[in-house]
Amino acid sequence: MSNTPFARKVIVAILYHHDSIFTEPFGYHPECFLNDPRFANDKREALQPFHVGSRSCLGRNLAYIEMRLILARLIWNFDMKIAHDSLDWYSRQKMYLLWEKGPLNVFLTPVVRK
Ligand code: HEM
Repeated sequence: MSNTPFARKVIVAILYHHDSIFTEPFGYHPECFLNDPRFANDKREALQPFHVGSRSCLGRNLAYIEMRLILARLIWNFDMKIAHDSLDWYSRQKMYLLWEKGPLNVFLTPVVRK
């Protein structure tokens, strides 16, 4: 069970929301990646958005190139200002998990009644 895709997602969700791993784990604090002393004790290596190991993301390098390109073009071409109705966007997020059920094999033996 501990290495099923479902179990990996649950473990990751718990890790990311544990205050022994991240200071203020339910807040949005991009500054924690910018040497802000408040987040000095964060265990940033725990953040693995592409997962690790043999089933980790095959598209990781492509994803990084795409994200850099899209972000660079957005910042170069537009001035951005968040809309008022989206100020609490983060706190209104919902997270769903999938439950992958394995096969349930059953033998059916006809009942012989006399
Ligand atoms: C920000 C972008 C992306 C993130 C955060 C991401 C994240 C992930 C994660 C967490 C997994 C593992 C899921 C698990 O353990 O069950 C995964 C698997 C995978 N990803 Fe991505 N991914 C991204 C983009 C991409 C792109 C652009 C591609 C391909 C063009 C891609 C292809 C794959 C494939 C093929 C797998 C399955 C690997 C396997 O099962 O062996 N991903 N991804």
